Amino acid sequence: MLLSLRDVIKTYPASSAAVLRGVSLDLGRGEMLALTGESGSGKSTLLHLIGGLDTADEGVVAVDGIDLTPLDDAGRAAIRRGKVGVIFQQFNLIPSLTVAANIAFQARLASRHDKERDEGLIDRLGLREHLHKYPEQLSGGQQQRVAIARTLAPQPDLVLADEPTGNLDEATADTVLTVLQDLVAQTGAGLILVTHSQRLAARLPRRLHLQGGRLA
Ligand SMILES: Nc1ncnc2c1ncn2[C@@H]1O[C@H](COP(=O)(O)OP(=O)(O)OP(=O)(O)O)[C@@H](O)[C@H]1O
Repeated sequence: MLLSLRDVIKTYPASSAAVLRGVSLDLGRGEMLALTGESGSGKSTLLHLIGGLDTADEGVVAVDGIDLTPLDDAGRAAIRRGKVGVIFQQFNLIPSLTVAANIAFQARLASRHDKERDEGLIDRLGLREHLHKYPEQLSGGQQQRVAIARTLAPQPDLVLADEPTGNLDEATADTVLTVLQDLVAQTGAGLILVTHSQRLAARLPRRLHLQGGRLA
């Protein structure tokens, strides 16, 4: 199983109530899942645990059969670098690097850089004419396409997208999600898309809702 969560519990030190109160989930390769839930329901928290950016208090978070919970920061970072790619609402591009350098950045860090794969992503995402520009010279939709290329360049097994189209207008959001879905489908990776939009969630084959700290 690509991703396996078992009875995951997470409480933040500052708060008394648990945000996640026993979350279990299996996701296979090639599966695409939309995750919805009200603001504050814990969607980002769950993605952070899956991406190894934070740890669960109890339960199992296993990526490709490796439980992240007992690992230290370096161990979790090593797993994330190779297997898990994250796309954020805010794009998080590096302002001092060109589009081309942004796209190659994470793949180089993970020693998984492949020029041919970059070229394919650049063409598929319509970024060729922008390669030598800097992020601030691009529109929001263009910046998010760069962020998608950067995340997919190392060919992750699991792609986590946290409101990736939240800053885009409806038409641009639709286009960006279509390209993301096509590209993920081509690589056979798994996808978890967090979204507030029922319209976008409906486009994915599997949907789960986070409420009261549990998935339904
Ligand atoms: N680092 C933190 N320290 C303390 N509390 C936190 C932290 N991060 C999140 N929380 C709290 O945990 C709860 C869940 O937050 P989270 O960001 O996971 O929700 P969300 O469903 O992603 O919300 P949104 O849709 O608004 O992005 C919220 O009550 C939030 O205030």
